[in-house]
Amino acid sequence: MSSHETRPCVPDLKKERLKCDFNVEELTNLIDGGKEKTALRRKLRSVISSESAYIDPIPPEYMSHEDQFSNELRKTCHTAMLMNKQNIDIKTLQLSKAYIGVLKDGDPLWVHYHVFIPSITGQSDPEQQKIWMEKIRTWKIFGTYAQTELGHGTFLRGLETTATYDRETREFILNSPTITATKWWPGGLGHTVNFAAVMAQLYVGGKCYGPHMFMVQLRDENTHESLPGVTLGEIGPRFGLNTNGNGFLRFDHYRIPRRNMLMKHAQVLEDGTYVKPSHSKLSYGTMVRVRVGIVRDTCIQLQQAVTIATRYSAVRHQSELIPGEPEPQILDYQTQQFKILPQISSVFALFFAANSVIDAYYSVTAQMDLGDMSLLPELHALSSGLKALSASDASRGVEICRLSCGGHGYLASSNFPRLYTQTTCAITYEGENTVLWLQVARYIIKSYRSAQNGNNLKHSVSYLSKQPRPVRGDLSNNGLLEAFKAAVFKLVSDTEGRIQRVCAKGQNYHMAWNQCSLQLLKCAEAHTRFYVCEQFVRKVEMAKGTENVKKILKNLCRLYLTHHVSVNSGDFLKSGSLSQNDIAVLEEEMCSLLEVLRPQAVSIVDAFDFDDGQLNSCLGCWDGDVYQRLYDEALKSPLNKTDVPEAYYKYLRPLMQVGLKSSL
Ligand SMILES: CCCCCCCCCC/C=C\C/C=C/C(=O)SCCNC(=O)CCNC(=O)[C@H](O)C(C)(C)COP(=O)(O)OP(=O)(O)OC[C@H]1O[C@@H](n2cnc3c(N)ncnc32)[C@H](O)[C@@H]1OP(=O)(O)O
Ligand SMILES: Cc1cc2nc3c(=O)[nH]c(=O)nc-3n(C[C@H](O)[C@H](O)[C@H](O)COP(=O)(O)OP(=O)(O)OC[C@H]3O[C@@H](n4cnc5c(N)ncnc54)[C@H](O)[C@@H]3O)c2cc1C
Repeated sequence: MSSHETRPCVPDLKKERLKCDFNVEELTNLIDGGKEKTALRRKLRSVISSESAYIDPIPPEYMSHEDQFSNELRKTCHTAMLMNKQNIDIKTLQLSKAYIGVLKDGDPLWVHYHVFIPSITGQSDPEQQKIWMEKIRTWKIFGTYAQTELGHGTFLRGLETTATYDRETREFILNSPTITATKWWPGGLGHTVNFAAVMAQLYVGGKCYGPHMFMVQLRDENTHESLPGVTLGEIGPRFGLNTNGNGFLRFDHYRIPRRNMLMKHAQVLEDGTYVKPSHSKLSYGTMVRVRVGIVRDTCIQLQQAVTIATRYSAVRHQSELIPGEPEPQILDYQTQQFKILPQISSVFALFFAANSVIDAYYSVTAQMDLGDMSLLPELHALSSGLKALSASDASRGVEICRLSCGGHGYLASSNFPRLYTQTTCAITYEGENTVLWLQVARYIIKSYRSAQNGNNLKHSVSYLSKQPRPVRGDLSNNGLLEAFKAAVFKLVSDTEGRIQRVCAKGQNYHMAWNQCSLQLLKCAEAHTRFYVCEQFVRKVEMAKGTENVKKILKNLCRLYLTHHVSVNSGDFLKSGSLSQNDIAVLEEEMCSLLEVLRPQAVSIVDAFDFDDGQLNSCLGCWDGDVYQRLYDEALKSPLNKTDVPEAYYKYLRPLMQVGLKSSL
């Protein structure tokens, strides 16, 4: 039972928490990765929540663009100082959930910590790392990852910024030859960072060697002024994440030393000799790493959204379920359960998938460090697919949670707008989802063809080696996984067949690929969904702990499987892996799972263990005192400072005084 039960809350939530039939703390430990990690997270959280520096002077929504940025920069710099004082590694803080809620709408140093530093550690040689990491550690260098340009984000071979080697001076000359070559979007680039890892087309002796990374100083280390030959600025308000400091950058024949090219994988020697990397895509390594991290980040954002939606649904009463009886909690409506509970199951699916792709990342990169690149395509496909799936599932999930809260979900004080803009931008950054799905499809089709040519497939695509034959009527977890394999196999073989037919009609392969790309997207998503389902099933089978926690996990896993079979029932029927009757049985099971899980819903989200400051939502507070909080929050609006606003005297009163002249 939950130790939280004793804290005061409204009767509805008290009643929900008393229904809890599992150990909430045990589930919290599982999500944190162990008891010790829970303890560390809470310790970090207590350090954070006792800091008055993190209190916003007024709600940031009411601040100007400039003040919002300055307020968040203040907080992120305070964090660096605080962690230094407390002797805590800032990465430990940021990777635990403890830091959630401190920065409200973006962090001007997020890209520094999570993209720039990994670029330096992953792309530069030991000597370069030693020099730069020391300066990073002592706060002399703050950097960003400057890759995207006005003209190109996706197609990296199309980047226009050039880095031309000058053998005489042993320097690279960076240049932005066109308006579309302007770097555009990098986080913190606007006015925060003084360095950047810049992706530019490498030219040596008139030959282009493609995109490579360069360490470039942009601002003076003392005055912070942009250096001659460098033009910098901020790109203006965005859909969300308005305090990330996204910026633009132009170079005018700007010179940097030869050793500022990141040389772990490729090098340009003093005499201009180009030493190529052991794999042509190694310079894209940072993106692979960040995509892996996004799976975990989006999972945590979805945890926040479901916590808010579930608690609110337990407190909110509306309409009549049985005529004449008191209004029920909206969580009692099956339709409401169908909005929220599958999102809770998604949290766990993404959680297990994130763990497995993080493990895969470390084992493949360790192998790559020993010179074995054979698993890079698998890692690229896996990280691309999971980034795309997690970002779109979480973003859709947050929106469903918002809708489940009716009108109040539309208020900024629900925190849904920010959660939504945070998740939806993950669909775009680090590789736009459609583009990443097509990368996954490329890997699947290539693998399928290889199998057709008699080769054995390994890892995530091994099931494409030969036609899977699921046992009809076996609706166990393993039976459903077999059905999934058969359904994806059919999608892949049909799509590959269609590409061949289009080619046979005289179309070239690339055009045929484009004509089949809707189906290819479906293959990629189905393959990745199967991977997530398989991980969910296997991790739940292996889970240790008390029976009641295992029961919760099993039920959530089963809900996830039945829900995704139901959503994609057409694919299962077409492949013949499930019958209409099977689907009907599974959909009925899904409905009963909603009923089974409903009494535990509040306790499951309690196990995510966010405090009120982190959720930052009037609807999601622990005590459920929703209406008072909504009212108090509304009173903070600057418009409420006066009964009659200035705008009345300026606009409305003159209009009312004139009156309507005609009766048009
Ligand atoms: C409350 C507030 C809290 C704070 C929160 C703050 C949140 C802050 C959020 C800020 C966040 C974000 C930072 C974002 C950063 C960025 O977005 S950085 C920019 C990212 N850009 C991209 O991801 C670009 C996407 N494009 C690409 O990756 C590639 O160009 C693409 C894969 C599309 C194609 O590349 P090409 O060079 O054209 O390659 P292609 O010819 O198609 O393929 C050749 C071959 O190579 C394989 N390949 C491609 N990429 C990789 C790779 N990374 N690793 C391994 N292999 C790769 C490809 O599959 C082909 O293989 P094949 O065997 O020939 O089929
Ligand atoms: C909040 C945020 C933060 C960012 N931070 C950074 C950063 O720190 N550093 C950085 O360098 N960049 C950053 N970016 C840029 C980001 O990486 C790019 O916006 C992203 O990679 C998409 O590229 P694009 O904008 O060129 O979109 P486009 O590629 O122009 O996409 C537009 C449309 O075209 C479609 N499309 C494009 N190519 C294909 C194709 N081959 N097949 C089918 N459809 C296609 C896409 O699916 C999409 O629908 C950030 C972006 C955002 C929104």
